[in-house]
Amino acid sequence: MAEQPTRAAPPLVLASASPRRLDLLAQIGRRPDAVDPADIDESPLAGELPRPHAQRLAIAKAQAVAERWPGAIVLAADTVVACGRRILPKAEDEATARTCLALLSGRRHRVYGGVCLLTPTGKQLVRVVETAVTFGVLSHQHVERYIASGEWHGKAGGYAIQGLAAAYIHQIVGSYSNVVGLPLYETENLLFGVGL
Ligand SMILES: Cc1cn([C@H]2C[C@H](O)[C@@H](COP(=O)(O)OP(=O)(O)OP(=O)(O)O)O2)c(=O)[nH]c1=O
Repeated sequence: MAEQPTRAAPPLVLASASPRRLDLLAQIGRRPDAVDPADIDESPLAGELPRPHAQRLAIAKAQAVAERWPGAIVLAADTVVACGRRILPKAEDEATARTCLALLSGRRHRVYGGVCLLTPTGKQLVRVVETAVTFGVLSHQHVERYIASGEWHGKAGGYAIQGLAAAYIHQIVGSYSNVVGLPLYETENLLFGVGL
């Protein structure tokens, strides 16, 4: 019997500017063929809740990049830190980071990770993963030390669990990688599901 020609899998494009997402993919042995960040407006819509916000942005990032890569599989994600219904901002300055830390201190909050995979045939696969994170009460010294570290910069909710902030986190329930930026179990399932 004639051998079937093996068809090459479509290239995988990671639609992200986050070095964390690239590192997380590498951790599970996945190397995208290209990295092409999406440049979209990430502000929440009026009254938008955290979970639909994470889902909408993951889809929007994937769609924006897919337009530039016909024939590729595009992976995008979005991480949203939420205190109840309130979406915390990405901390770009000290004042914002301080506000976030004050809100998180001694409380449980949720991290929603939206993941979207778009295939060349137009299939859109989406997951939103939820992780509960509880901070201990932050002393004035801890807040000052953390602000001085600069680790909050560019992070949703003003902290990064993969760094110093781990010392202040009392409990996490759910996916750790989701908090860092990409839920690896769900991402692997999506990639495997489309034949990668
Ligand atoms: C809560 C938390 C967030 N983060 C980071 C992950 C994301 O980079 C960032 C959330 O912002 P995102 O908008 O999800 O991602 P991004 O703008 O950095 O990258 P892109 O949109 O191009 O993919 O916060 C951590 O690194 N550790 C944490 O513990």
